[in-house]
Amino acid sequence: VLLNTTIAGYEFDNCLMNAAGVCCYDHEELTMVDQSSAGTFVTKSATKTSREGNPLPRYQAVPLGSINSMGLPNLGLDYYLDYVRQLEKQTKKTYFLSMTGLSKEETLEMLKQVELSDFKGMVELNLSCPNVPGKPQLAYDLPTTENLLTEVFAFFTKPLGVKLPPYFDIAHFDAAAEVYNKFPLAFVNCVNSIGNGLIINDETVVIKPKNGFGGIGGDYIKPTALANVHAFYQRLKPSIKIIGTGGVKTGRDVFEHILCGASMVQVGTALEKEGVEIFARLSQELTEIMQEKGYQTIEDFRGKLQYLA
Ligand SMILES: O=C(O)c1[nH]c(=O)[nH]c(=O)c1Cl
Repeated sequence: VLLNTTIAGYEFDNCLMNAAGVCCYDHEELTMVDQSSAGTFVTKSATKTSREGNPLPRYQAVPLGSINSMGLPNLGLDYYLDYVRQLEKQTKKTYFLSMTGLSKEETLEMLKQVELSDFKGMVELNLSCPNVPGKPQLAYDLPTTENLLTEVFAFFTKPLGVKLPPYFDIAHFDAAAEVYNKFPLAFVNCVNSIGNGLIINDETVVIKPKNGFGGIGGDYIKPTALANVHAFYQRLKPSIKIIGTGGVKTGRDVFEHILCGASMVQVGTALEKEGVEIFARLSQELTEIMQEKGYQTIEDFRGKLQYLA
């Protein structure tokens, strides 16, 4: 049984990796993922310059998942770009660089910098951060998203995918897929946290920013994540691969994301709780499921979700 996968012609020896925002803030965390069983890593979404992010407490784990309103704390694009370029000199692995500008100009400026660099990995353009006060999740505004992607692909030639928020309406799946199908995207990553949830302890919110409103991850969001993975798998041209993110904590969850069409599966909340050894456990559990079912590679069952007649 092999757990390798391919996106935009780039091979990964394992179809598991971290989700942006988790275990990817600095060299230390990125090295932990890089040296784990994960096939690669994605960096914390970078802005042009480093950011403190929102006031603490801004993350809270709970039995069924997590809530966060981090507010894009990161060490700035140069930090992550320099680190990944240095790693690329030592290995042939393909890494993901996540980024999001707080304006169209900032996004284009960062992508121009990446385009001019000798970075050899993939960009995950985050169109779905729910936690910057005053900044809506871009991918819920399809005309603006289409405009941005048009300007991006006017000059950007390296592999680039987008991190999407969950959509909840079939009409939105249709309209969003119509936009994304217009562009040479390497992938879409479904889903980011479900924005602006609220978790209460006794009579009080559990995080400080935004009166306790934050992105929800974990068990709460797996059905939504699987639906988004499958909806875009059904609608997007085959050249745009799907990365599945949301609610993964067992090999069975990984199996389901792949069954829905995912070519790569990211782990967020469960990675935050368990640490990087989760990648070995998930790989083992997925391997056992595949052996049981007689699947040799993930292509034997990717996207093969059965419907009821
Ligand atoms: O608050 C954050 O930093 C954050 N939190 C999320 O749950 N998703 C994101 O894309 C981002 Cl950028």
